[in-house]
Amino acid sequence: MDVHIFKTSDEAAKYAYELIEKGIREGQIRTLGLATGGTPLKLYAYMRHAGLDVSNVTTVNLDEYVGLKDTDEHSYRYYMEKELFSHMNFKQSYLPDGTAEDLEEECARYERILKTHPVDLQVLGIGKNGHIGFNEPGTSFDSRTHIVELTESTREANRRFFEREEDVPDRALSMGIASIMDAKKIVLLAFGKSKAEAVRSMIKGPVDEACPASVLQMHPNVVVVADEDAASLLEDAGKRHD
Ligand SMILES: N[C@@H]1[C@@H](O)[C@H](O)[C@@H](COP(=O)(O)O)O[C@@H]1O
Repeated sequence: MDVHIFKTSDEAAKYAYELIEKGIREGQIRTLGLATGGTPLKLYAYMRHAGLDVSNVTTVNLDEYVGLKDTDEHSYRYYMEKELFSHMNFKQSYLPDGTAEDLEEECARYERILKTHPVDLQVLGIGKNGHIGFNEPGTSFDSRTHIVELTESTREANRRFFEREEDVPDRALSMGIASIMDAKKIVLLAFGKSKAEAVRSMIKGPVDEACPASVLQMHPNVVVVADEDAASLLEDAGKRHD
């Protein structure tokens, strides 16, 4: 893994933005994989202010809550429209549909979309427990898009986006670990002290389903972009940009 460490999350997000901008400008990124959560917000701010022409670029998102409509401000579709899609001219943008009547069929449909649009670059965040997408610890490394029962720790971590605890959905649809590993390149962003342990396990720990992100050690083209806090347990690993 190619690890880059920056003093601030803002500098880190700018670095990730520059990688993506170059890939789009040079035509290497035809399908861009996107993530949600707090971490990519600065990256998306850089992207929407840059006036990039993305009319040839398709996007696919990692995951979506079950049961929330597009118009629900807590849905990932709503988040993506607000942060990115309404500001940019992407060719088309896909997310799993968490309101589909047949969720199993929706997962199969999403896998067909991923087959038609192989991901050139996937943006990832990381959960405190090492999850990627919504693939919780214990998820098979062979998993494809599937229905996920969210753990209490993930529901708690996402609680801040909802008014009441009982409003946090308990299920989601998520690209599986094998689906994520199909991406040609992966850029994982990690900011803040609360991610330091997960980042350490991802990079230094054993490749084990107990830490879903550790699978990335097996991927040939991963760039980890972290701030100093998230990288604080890495000791000498990584290139520092001071
Ligand atoms: N499904 C998302 C992930 O895609 C995200 O990477 C992670 C970290 O979120 P945050 O960036 O807000 O810390 O949590 C959520 O559960």
